[in-house]
Amino acid sequence: MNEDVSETRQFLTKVGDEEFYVRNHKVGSKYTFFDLQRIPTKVIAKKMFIVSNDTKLIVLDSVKSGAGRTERNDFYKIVMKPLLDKLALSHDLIKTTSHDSISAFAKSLDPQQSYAILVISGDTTISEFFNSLPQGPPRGQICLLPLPMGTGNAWASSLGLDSPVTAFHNFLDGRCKPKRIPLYKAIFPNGFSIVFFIIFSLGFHANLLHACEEPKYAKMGVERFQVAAKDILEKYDLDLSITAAGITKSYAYFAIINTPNLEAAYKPSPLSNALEQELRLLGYSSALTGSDLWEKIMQGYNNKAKQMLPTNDDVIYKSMKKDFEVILNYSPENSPRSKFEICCDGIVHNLLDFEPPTKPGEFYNNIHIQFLHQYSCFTLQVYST
Ligand SMILES: Nc1ncnc2c1ncn2[C@@H]1O[C@H](COP(=O)(O)OP(=O)(O)OP(=O)(O)O)[C@@H](O)[C@H]1O
Repeated sequence: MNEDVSETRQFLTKVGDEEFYVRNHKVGSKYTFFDLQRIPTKVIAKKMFIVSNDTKLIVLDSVKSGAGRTERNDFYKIVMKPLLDKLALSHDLIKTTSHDSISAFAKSLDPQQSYAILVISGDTTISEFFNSLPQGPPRGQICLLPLPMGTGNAWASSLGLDSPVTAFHNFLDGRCKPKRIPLYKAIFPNGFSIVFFIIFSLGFHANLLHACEEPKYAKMGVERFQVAAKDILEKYDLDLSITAAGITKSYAYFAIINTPNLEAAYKPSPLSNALEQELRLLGYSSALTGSDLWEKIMQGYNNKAKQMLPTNDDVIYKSMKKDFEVILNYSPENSPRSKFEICCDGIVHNLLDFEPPTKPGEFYNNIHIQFLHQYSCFTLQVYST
């Protein structure tokens, strides 16, 4: 399958007597180059900023996100640094050097300090950041701006940020306001917990993400999702009896979603709003045939914003606004390990790894989903228009 190739030129901002445009080239969701263009103008622009003097400005570049950084697609060096310097906006640049860099950075933040953090990354980086923040009574504030340079970029696209240029443009033109970030926690039987902000899933979606990590699929291009999906529909046990928020059903696809989009063009939960503390259960019944299930899943590419999904016995689409339990009505004795696979914001886990020490035949089947009204020693916000 060929990936879309596109080249665009976007207005970035006006500073002083110059207008700035960014030309970029993309293959699929990955940027191959940026080029900053300056055009002299007679109208002198004034700038208004939303970063106050007592807020520390940081650019965090997760350099392995998306296609990874090269000389030609280094968004910070090519686009951000010249503008931040011209505006005399002093800032620190943090570039990741290892898989632990994001976590170490989050842990190093001073709870007394307020930060504006411009994050060049995809979703996993932001998930790692949230999950590593220091805990305690809230004091400082963190306001994030996601500059989408990852693969999926579910969060940024759900916030209306279709490119890093759009996000930086909104920021430079003072068009953003800090808004509270809705966060949720999945608490497992052994007490281990994961904070999530996009999706928690079991069944087909979790199986697909897990399968795509296998070497035989990982080495394929974007077609790996199609090939792996076909294998899962044909070979996996997709009959998961789950009780969630009081409803018991047998699901092939079970997802609890906070954002409308999971990719820029894929909107499986059109009624979700990334800025509202509300989860939606999107479930497709195991009674559907493989082709009907696939059609429902692919419908996410055609859904329109704020559209209600048609529901019936085979399609559940339900809003949830308070804590609830997810209970698996099957046990490891009579079910394959794949029925316990869980995806939290694109990262795959297995419920069987989160069991407390058990006696033979004993199984804890309960996951508590908590709405977080306060999390970490920071007030967490996102710059949004
Ligand atoms: N220098 C590095 N060395 C090793 N790992 C890195 C480095 N920099 C970043 N990473 C890791 O790479 C991953 C990048 O994930 P990120 O979500 O930002 O991009 P993505 O996976 O392409 O996008 P998405 O999650 O939106 O599909 C994170 O796990 C991050 O910790």
